[in-house]
Amino acid sequence: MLLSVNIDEAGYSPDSTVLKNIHFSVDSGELVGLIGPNGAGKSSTIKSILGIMKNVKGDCQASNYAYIPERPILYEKLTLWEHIEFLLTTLQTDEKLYMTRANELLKQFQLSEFIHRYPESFSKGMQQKVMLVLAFLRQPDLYIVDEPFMGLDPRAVKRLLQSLQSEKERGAGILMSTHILDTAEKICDRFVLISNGRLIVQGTLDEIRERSGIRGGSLLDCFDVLTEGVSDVRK
Ligand SMILES: Nc1ncnc2c1ncn2[C@@H]1O[C@H](COP(=O)(O)OP(=O)(O)OP(=O)(O)O)[C@@H](O)[C@H]1O
Repeated sequence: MLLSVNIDEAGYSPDSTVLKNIHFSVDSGELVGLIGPNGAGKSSTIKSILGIMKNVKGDCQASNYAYIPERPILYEKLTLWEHIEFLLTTLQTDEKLYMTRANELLKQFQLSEFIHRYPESFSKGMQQKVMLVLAFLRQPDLYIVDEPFMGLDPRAVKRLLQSLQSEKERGAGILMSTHILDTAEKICDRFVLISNGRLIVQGTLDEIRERSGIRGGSLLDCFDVLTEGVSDVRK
């Protein structure tokens, strides 16, 4: 198991709960979609996994991971290529192979011509692509990806989906939060549905359809049925 999430309760302060009883795992070679409407608790779940949520009752175990945040985080004073060189200094890897892979990824994500520029001056989509390139270069056991589709053009989305697929085939596990349900439905092996800070259901699309009683329904249809009347954990 690459990720084991056991959150009994979590909140931004000791007296406010935003998550309750969130328990799930991610195995090698699987892409798990963390799904839920705005404010459901997806980012809070990810923060709990990353250890940056202060008030967590429970325990999350993650193997060597790359985190791709919703908003790109880049170094102001480094060019794109310097980001790549800097990452290399933190890894024990074959430099030649690494540089070859870096150039391939930069080409795939249409960034080759910008390597000597500062990502700070890039568009949001380009910055997001830099984050993806840096994560895929590392080839970690686990990817934790927060809302990756925002701001990406269709070609970049396609490249992202291809890269996720090949990383899965390599044996990586992926936890991906999104509310782009039609894409999630196509690519995720399993889903964890969160609403109002609670885990509503988890399983494959077929299992979720069965639980919601909508045969052949879309993830959105199932989600609507399953989240109806769920009380809020916040107090
Ligand atoms: N920094 C914070 N301080 C206090 N409360 C927060 C903070 N960030 C989020 N919350 C609250 O935690 C709850 C869950 O929010 P969270 O950001 O985890 O939702 P989300 O599912 O990621 O939503 P979205 O899809 O809009 O990104 C919300 O009630 C939100 O108001």
